[in-house]
Amino acid sequence: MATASSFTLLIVDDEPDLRTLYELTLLREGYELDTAGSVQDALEHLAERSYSAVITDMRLPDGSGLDLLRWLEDRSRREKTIVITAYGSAENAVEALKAGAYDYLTKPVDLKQFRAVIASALGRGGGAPTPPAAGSLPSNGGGGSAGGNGGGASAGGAGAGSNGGHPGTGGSAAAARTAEAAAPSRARPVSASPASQALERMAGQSAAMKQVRSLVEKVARSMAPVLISGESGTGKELVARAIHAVSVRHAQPFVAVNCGAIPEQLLEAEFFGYRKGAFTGAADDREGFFQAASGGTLFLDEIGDLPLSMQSKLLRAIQERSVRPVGAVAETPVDVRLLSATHKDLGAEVQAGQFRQDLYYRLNVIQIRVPPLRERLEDLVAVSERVLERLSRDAGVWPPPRLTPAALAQLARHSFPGNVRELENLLHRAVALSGGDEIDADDLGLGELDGAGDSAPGSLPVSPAIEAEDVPASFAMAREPLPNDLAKYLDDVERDILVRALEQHRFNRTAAGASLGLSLRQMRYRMARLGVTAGSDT
Ligand SMILES: Nc1ncnc2c1ncn2[C@@H]1O[C@H](COP(=O)(O)OP(=O)(O)OP(=O)(O)O)[C@@H](O)[C@H]1O
Repeated sequence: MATASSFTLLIVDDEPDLRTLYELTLLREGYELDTAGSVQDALEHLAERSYSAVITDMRLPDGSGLDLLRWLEDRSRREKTIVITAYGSAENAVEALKAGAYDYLTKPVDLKQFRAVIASALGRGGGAPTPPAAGSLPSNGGGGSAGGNGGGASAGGAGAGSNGGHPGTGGSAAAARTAEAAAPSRARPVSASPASQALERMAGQSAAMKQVRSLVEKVARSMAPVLISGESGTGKELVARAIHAVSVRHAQPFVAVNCGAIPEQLLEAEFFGYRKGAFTGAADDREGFFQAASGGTLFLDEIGDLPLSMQSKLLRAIQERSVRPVGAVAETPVDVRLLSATHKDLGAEVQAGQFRQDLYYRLNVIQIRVPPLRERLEDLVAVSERVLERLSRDAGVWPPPRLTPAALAQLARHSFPGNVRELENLLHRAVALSGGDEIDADDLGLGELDGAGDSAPGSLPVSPAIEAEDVPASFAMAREPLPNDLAKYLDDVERDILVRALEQHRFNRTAAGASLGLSLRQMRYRMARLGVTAGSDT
């Protein structure tokens, strides 16, 4: 196991007093270090040897910390870089992150935070030191590929957003954290690291997908917030999970939150936690998403659905790197990497006054756009195969069925408004209907769907699979005895209606909700409450 002395750091600051302060702080932690007072001085050290991390002031007498960053980037060096910026210079911090810095600190530097950020950069965050990942090898180690294949632990997962429960009713973020279902494929080698497995999960060899994967590897090396944009069902969460799995934080929790599924009045308590007695029903202290993701990654899905009141609280948490649980007097520091996703045009939301510009600026340091499936139809075969493998594995059946050429041609003609999630649902149904080694065009049930046109909400037939399953018998009989549990009965009715509407609209939640007179937000909340999933992933 790597100890602090296995890591060598380079400190770059022109103020001798600050240099000494940083030096003493880090020597006490057990690190080995060199110091430099200028860009030139630092470059001489860097030319001579490699370091685990470089901690540099932004403003130096003969240049800037960015010069060092660019020098390291140009040479594909693996040093993690932490830049120290003047207080209030958010632009500098963002510029540093874009240039490849792992993280930044603002002056005056809080020494506790200073130690924590360095530990995090070296993959030693979250208390117990962990063996260094390839991107943060001790300085004398061999040259691992950047952001490459980290150690063996697999990322934790969380269904926090799909929970949406009241804080007092046990919807705890911590309790919602679950081990990721990492069932190894029986056909494929199981020796691949969690990082490469996570990258492989994003099937497709189109130029667009290759670029997404290469961006994932690149951004995984830093703490820079990433905004993942793309239509519903394109694979945004898959991208977020891959960034986490490739990062030095991979052994710490990954907490996914669906911002659109949480009622507005519960947002603060869900995000920041609360103290016992903070409100009626708060029987115990409870941690929020930020605390649950401590040391790891917090993925804010559908960030565009966050109401303005919560946006300002989130911005404050990001700026201060600390949160105040509801009912608490003091703030608690948090070490969380933020990833967010949206299917909306957030820039337009900013223009329309629906999204805070300053928060947009903070979250959108790096953007990854996941293209819709119709823009990368060359990926159709690979994605379908990957999905069929997963479905077969889940069902304990091997080998997975193959798509006939006619079925593939049928799929290629479809526009997939619901993207990969829609493809998954189609294939799920087709596997059930075909029951054999092959899926033919007829099994896809696309003929009548495409014949009806993609944009004809309400005109699509209900699939036989849904008609046959899950419909409470009570609905069919008008003279059914009165229910003895009205709430449950009504929930069953509502669940059935939601499922049917979703099915009719090919799992497009917006269209299904609209057909029932519900907004997307209401639809999501109801789906979360009743445990209705819009696909096989949630
Ligand atoms: N390239 C891909 N290869 C294989 N499976 C994929 C790919 N992209 C997405 N999927 C699968 O499609 C489903 C939808 O993906 P995901 O949940 O990541 O989409 P999303 O964009 O986050 O959706 P939403 O906007 O509705 O939250 C998941 O089951 C995911 O595993």
